[in-house]
Amino acid sequence: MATIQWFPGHMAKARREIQEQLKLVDLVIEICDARIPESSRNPMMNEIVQQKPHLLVLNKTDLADPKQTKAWQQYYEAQGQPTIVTDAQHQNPLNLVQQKANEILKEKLALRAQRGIKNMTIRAMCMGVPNSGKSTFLNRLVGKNVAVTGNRPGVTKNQNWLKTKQNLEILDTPGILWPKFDDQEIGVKLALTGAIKEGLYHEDDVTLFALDYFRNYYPQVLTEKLGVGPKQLELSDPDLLLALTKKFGFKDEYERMAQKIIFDLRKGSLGRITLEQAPVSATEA
Ligand SMILES: Nc1nc2c(ncn2[C@@H]2O[C@H](COP(=O)(O)OP(=O)(O)OP(=O)(O)O)[C@@H](O)[C@H]2O)c(=O)[nH]1
Repeated sequence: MATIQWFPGHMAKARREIQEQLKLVDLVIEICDARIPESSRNPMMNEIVQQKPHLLVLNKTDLADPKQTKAWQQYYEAQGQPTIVTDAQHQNPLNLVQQKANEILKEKLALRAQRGIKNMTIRAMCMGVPNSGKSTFLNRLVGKNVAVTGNRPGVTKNQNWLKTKQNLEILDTPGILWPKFDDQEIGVKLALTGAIKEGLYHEDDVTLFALDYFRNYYPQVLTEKLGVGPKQLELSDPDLLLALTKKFGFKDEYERMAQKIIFDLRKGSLGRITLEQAPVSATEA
């Protein structure tokens, strides 16, 4: 996981580098975390990508709520943003990407064919915020582990094309973009999913957010996974954390209980949870 600190100079440099890379590709593949689709997208994505065809990937769907993943996909598609869903840890998304890329680039490919150009190779680059799964996704597409360095500030790179088994070639350096860290709640969600380095956030604050979120959207996590009884459900979030601390044998060391909840949430043992709900219009569709 990246440990970059994003300063204005770094952001400007990343943006410049990505804009250079964009000139080389037909398609941008933006990877985000399906558990926090909005919070794991760069705020200036559309501005950075501009007119370049753009495929959005909701990754890590094995950890996300399937209903929400579907609703988010519908929401983005309805906005005209081609979107696929995948779990690059366990699946190879190559066919899905190729199919969608062919659709997105239909006119460009038809034009090439008209001009008698035989080469139908689509050149693409991956980009996304840290921890969204860019390296995992890229390695899956190319079917091997390539050393991915990313365009971290200060790292010089040569452009190399990685071949896939389809008509798709991928730039070997994914673009790393900064997340929307100016909003506190976004920071909390990024921390809960493991996108922020330990020590840079307060585990208890992050856990209190999670308890409140479970209460509102996934009460079964409290009742079934954490064994919270009806009386304890009436407690305030801090008191609930203390009650759970005792229940799990951590005495009054609530930090340990907080760490356990964060750890269990990240590895999926509290169930498949999406930490931001798709807009209602998408869920009703
Ligand atoms: N469960 C699950 N884990 C995933 C998936 N994709 C990636 N991961 C895990 O998420 C973490 C981050 O994945 P990376 O591929 O390193 O992400 P990245 O975007 O390249 O990260 P940076 O190098 O920080 O920019 C790793 O621990 C991966 O194993 C997925 O689809 N499902």
